[in-house]
Amino acid sequence: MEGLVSSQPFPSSVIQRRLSTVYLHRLTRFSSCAPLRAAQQSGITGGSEGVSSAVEGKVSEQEVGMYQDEVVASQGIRIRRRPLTGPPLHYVGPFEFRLQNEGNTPRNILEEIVWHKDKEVTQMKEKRPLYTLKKALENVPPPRDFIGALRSAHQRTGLPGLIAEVKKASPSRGILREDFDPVAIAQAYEKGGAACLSVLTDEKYFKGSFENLQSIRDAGVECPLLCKEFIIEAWQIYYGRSKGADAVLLIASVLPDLDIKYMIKICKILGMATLVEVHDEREMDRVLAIEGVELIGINNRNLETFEVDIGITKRLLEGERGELIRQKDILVVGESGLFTPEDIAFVQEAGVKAVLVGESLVKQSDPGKGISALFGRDVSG
Ligand SMILES: O=C(O)c1ccccc1NCC(=O)[C@H](O)[C@H](O)COP(=O)(O)O
Repeated sequence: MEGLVSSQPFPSSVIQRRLSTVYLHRLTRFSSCAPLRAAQQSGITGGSEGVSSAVEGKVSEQEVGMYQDEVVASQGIRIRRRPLTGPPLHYVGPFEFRLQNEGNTPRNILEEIVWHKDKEVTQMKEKRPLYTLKKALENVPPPRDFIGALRSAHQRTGLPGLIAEVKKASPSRGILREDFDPVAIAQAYEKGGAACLSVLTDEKYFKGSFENLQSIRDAGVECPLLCKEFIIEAWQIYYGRSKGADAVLLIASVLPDLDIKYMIKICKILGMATLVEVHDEREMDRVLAIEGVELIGINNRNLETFEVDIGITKRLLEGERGELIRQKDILVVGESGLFTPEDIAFVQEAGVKAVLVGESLVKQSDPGKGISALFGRDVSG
């Protein structure tokens, strides 16, 4: 039972054994850190170009001495990767009950999604081990230039380059569109002047799929595609690429710095772009300190509470942060809650050169025409 402690005193030899076990446990937990685990699984360990050697060189001594959870906490990450404890079992006659407690109950929707993703990815990996994905990549057309497409759309129109989202549903809004044809929506977005597309692949919470991603690519849509997924393991990046993704989303409130660094390296090896998403100053500062970040998304939606405030984009681009972003030539994407030409003008004034828009476009009877309404003019051609 929870909170029950034995009052039995331990002889010193037993205490010694228990301490060793704790120490081993610490090491095991640290080595279960996603980059190291995935590097082992993907076989890209060693060699001067190897990812693990790049990662190893960057792990600070301070981090090595910490629990993975401590590293995560030191970076202000509140989302736990998986439940802390298995729920305690209680039996009443033949029935088995599991009691909920703080450790095994998600604190918010983002944490619930991440816990579900952890189980889902474990099952998916069993069916498609990394070596089969790598083999499949040999037959996938090379990735398209996601960031280049956004920059050239911005130069061509003088407006932020558009990443239009193929989004059927969301936890905050429910079903956005009943007659959902992902390929027709993607084609309408492309015709309407979208520079890139974002395709939600999560099934349980967004009613998306990797099949949607692949069908859009196979239908001949030329816009580069963002795999809009909750990435927690490198395996998902390879899987997204095998389905035609040109870019992936990395969420700073979910991933520790070390995972972000490692995943950026994987993406570079695969020729893919990474959209690293932040929502507050602390996340922005963490991400600005990571080498190789070229594209940052500021999500105006708090993924823990669903609150949307487009003022977040302005706040995070003010002062020294905005200056550093310009110096580093990082392209910033304003994400979520954008509905009108005034909203677009507001985030452009704040400093974004691209926007990511879902709801306000996907709900239009012609999502392509919705783009002209959103920007206040025709941005196609
Ligand atoms: O949209 C949600 O309800 C949501 C909930 C939990 C995690 C992520 C969520 N959305 C992902 C996104 O940020 C948006 O799909 C994207 O930025 C487009 O937003 P919008 O234009 O407001 O549909």
